[in-house]
Amino acid sequence: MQGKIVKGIAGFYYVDVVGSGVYECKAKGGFRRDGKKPLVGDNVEICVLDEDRKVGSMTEIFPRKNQLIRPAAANVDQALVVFAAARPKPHFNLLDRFLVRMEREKIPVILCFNKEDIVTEEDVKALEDIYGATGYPLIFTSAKEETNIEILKRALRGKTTVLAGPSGVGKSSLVNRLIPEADMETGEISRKIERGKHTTRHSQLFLLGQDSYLMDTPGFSSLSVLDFEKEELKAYFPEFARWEEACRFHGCDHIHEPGCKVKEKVEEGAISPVRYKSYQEIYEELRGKRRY
Ligand SMILES: Nc1nc2c(ncn2[C@@H]2O[C@H](COP(=O)(O)OP(=O)(O)OP(=O)(O)O)[C@@H](O)[C@H]2O)c(=O)[nH]1
Ligand SMILES: [Zn+2]
Repeated sequence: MQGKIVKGIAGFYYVDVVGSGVYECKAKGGFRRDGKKPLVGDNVEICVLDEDRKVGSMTEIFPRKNQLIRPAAANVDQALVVFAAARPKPHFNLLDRFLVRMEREKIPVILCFNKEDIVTEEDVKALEDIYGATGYPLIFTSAKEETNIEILKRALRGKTTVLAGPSGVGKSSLVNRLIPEADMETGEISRKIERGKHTTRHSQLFLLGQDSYLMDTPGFSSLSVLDFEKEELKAYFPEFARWEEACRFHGCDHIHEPGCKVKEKVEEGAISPVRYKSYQEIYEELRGKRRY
């Protein structure tokens, strides 16, 4: 049977087989020999050893579409980056750091601002002004009042999505809204895999519906140090990359160079000063990290 690894702990892998449930599996020795370590998100072949106890053995890992290093996961289609529109107020530097990491891993982003119920239309407009030019799909939700949950569900359908966002923005509340009540099996698996304080050390996939998974991971929820050459940074701000050709100097870093089109666009308001500020801050941080 074919399934997907939804969780791995201490040599055991939990493999979800659509229509049959979750099997606890060990990998057969053969894997280790070719150095292929099973990852959450892997599509695998299993043979069932005990149907009643839901125990199996993993015999093959199918080729991966992609592979994330931190957190370790395979076959991730997209990222859902969740921040609160307010309470806590969005920390733009942190948010932009998440976006940079996703760009770097080449993972398409959906940007979600939750707690839409406690902000004004002007607040929503202000966030749209900052992130509209990035091109990321923007969804404003309220887990509390169930606003735009259907739109979010549609955006996740048929995909494996990694969930990212700081504490307190409503990730758990959204996940609860996304799990279909009617689908007992789905609800059961999701409950078994319980999201919460003690589960934060391992990446795991929640089944949202047929072929739709949400990956909850500790690795994407905290402020992390970015470690790459500062010249790379500009490529990870999509709305900057668009103007790059128009800068006077080839390879312009959009910092102090004269004739910089990106800075001009910031002044005109086509690029948000909030985004540009994050860029400057991250750039400075990367500059400080000299490697010898
Ligand atoms: N007003 C409002 N409050 C919300 C909404 N969603 C969540 N909350 C509240 O925000 C607080 C945090 O929600 P959680 O769902 O626990 O947030 P989280 O992102 O999972 O937080 P961690 O588990 O710490 O990562 C709770 O008190 C929720 O009731 C919303 O859409 N509107
Ligand atoms: Zn420039």
